[in-house]
Amino acid sequence: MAAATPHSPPPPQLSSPFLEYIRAPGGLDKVVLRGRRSCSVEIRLFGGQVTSWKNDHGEELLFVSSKAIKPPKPFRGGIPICFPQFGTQGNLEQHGFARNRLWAIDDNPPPLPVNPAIKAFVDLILKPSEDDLKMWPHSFEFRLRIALGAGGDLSLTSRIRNTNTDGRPFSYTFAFHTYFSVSDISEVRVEGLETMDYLDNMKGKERFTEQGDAIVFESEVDKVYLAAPSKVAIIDHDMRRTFVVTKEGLPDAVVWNPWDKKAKAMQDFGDSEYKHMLCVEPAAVEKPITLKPGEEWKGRLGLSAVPSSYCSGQLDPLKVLHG
Ligand SMILES: O=P(O)(O)OC[C@H]1O[C@@H](O)[C@H](O)[C@@H](O)[C@@H]1O
Repeated sequence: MAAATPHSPPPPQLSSPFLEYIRAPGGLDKVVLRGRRSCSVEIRLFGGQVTSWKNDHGEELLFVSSKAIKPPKPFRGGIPICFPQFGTQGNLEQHGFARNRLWAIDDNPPPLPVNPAIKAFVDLILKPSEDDLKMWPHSFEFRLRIALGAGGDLSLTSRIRNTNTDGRPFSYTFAFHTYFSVSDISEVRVEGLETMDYLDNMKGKERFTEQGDAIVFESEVDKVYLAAPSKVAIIDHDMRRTFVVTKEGLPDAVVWNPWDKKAKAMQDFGDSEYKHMLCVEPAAVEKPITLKPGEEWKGRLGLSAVPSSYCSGQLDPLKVLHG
């Protein structure tokens, strides 16, 4: 456990062998969840953002740019939270303000059904500041539980409640902007999104239908798959690893890789880093979610990394997608 000063003891929830609270200057305090062997998850309070997820060999599974910038800029990599706006779909800054705010530990969250096998979890909360309310005049409580399962699986459960006292509903779009670390983007394929309709952000959000084959990557991709299945697999041939992404309450799935030209134009991203990342982002984009005062919405992201013995078409996609 990191040393806490006598004036700032760690929140009670954090006194557990599975959790560590690490203080750092400049809004970089973080919580570390520890699982079996070398499994771990790191969460920065700035952005309520997962910035690391390691398997039991201590290998990093999420991509973080070597050029990621410190607060108050959003942090390039891990799992930024896009709320209350996805992308440029509204008047707010790109992807909303939640990824750019200091979240707090939620010491006393309302009950959430827990798997008793999960010992390592933390609850965070974000409420709007006076300035946020000027930009987006809605009062809300955004609770986020981040949990590391016994087998090294990572889950993020978001609960958003409308706490407006003026009787007004509000609507928002949302995404778990997950950056996966991959060996070589040209060797990666995504299964589960074939035949889906998508909006192409590179073509003015025009609607298309994906062809029947698994998705592979040869150039920039920025698509919002609509009503995507609850399970998507990212198969990394070189690493012989498959990420299984599950989602609840989040109808859409964004797939993004900036490729070489955009990579060069991004200040907080290395020129060649596009080769080693892929974003697959469970999201609610096409149809904003509307909450009346007192109503709560729940969305869940589940991630696991399983060894895959893919070699020249041997992998059975049904097994990956349906267990
Ligand atoms: O640079 P940002 O704001 O983190 O956004 C990165 C990308 O995020 C993706 O989710 C969007 O679909 C892209 O259009 C966007 O470029």
